[in-house]
Amino acid sequence: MIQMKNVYKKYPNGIVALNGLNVEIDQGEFVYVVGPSGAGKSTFIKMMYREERPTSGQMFVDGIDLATLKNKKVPMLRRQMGVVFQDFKLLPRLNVYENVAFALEVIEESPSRIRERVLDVLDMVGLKHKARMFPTELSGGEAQRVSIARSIVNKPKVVIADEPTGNLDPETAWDIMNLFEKINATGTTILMATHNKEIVNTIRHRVIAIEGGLIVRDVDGGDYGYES
Ligand SMILES: Nc1ncnc2c1ncn2[C@@H]1O[C@H](COP(=O)(O)OP(=O)(O)OP(=O)(O)O)[C@@H](O)[C@H]1O
Repeated sequence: MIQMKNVYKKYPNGIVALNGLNVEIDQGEFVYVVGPSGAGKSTFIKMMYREERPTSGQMFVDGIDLATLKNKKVPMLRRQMGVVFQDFKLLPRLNVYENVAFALEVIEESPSRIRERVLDVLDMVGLKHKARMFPTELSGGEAQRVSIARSIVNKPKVVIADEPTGNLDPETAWDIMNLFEKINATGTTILMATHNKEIVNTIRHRVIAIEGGLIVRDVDGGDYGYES
């Protein structure tokens, strides 16, 4: 599903964020990306949805060559993956329903199909009854549920999440993790950068640890491996 070969990333300011990364992730895997602050986790995640581009090296997501993908094809790539952020990134002027529907409207689905699918995913995340509320009226956990609903509405093969529980209280974070588990159980690949030691050590999955732009550990069912 995801392959990286010798991926090297140097930002324009000279910082080398990834220093020759090699990794292979299969369809259906659930992978945590851990490591100290500044290690390169966000850069690694951003490569996946082509927010950043490798300076050198090769990478493929679902057979698409991201290193050479033309900018005009990036929207097509992003339609095939779901992305979830720490700060939700909901559109403030759209209500819950519209935030989720937006992802389908841009690919010109029919109105009845959009309605059915949006209500389905809102039901899955437990927010069908809040479809008409606006982002400012939601709790952090609810806002993250909406952003997860939006990420899966296109039925992507992979969902990429950068610190999705970072802004949530511990109890809400567990609820959000249960949702990711549910999504993974349908065969969707999940790639999640996180600092949440308790979650990684409890809900066991493959753990990739990045330090200094390199993978220093890659263990199935591994633990968090850092103090916090
Ligand atoms: N847009 C950018 N321009 C220049 N340097 C950057 C940029 N983004 C990140 N960096 C640098 O690249 C390195 C890796 O940053 P990255 O955000 O990938 O780390 P991280 O592991 O996600 O950290 P954190 O856990 O604190 O979010 C850091 O030294 C950072 O300062």
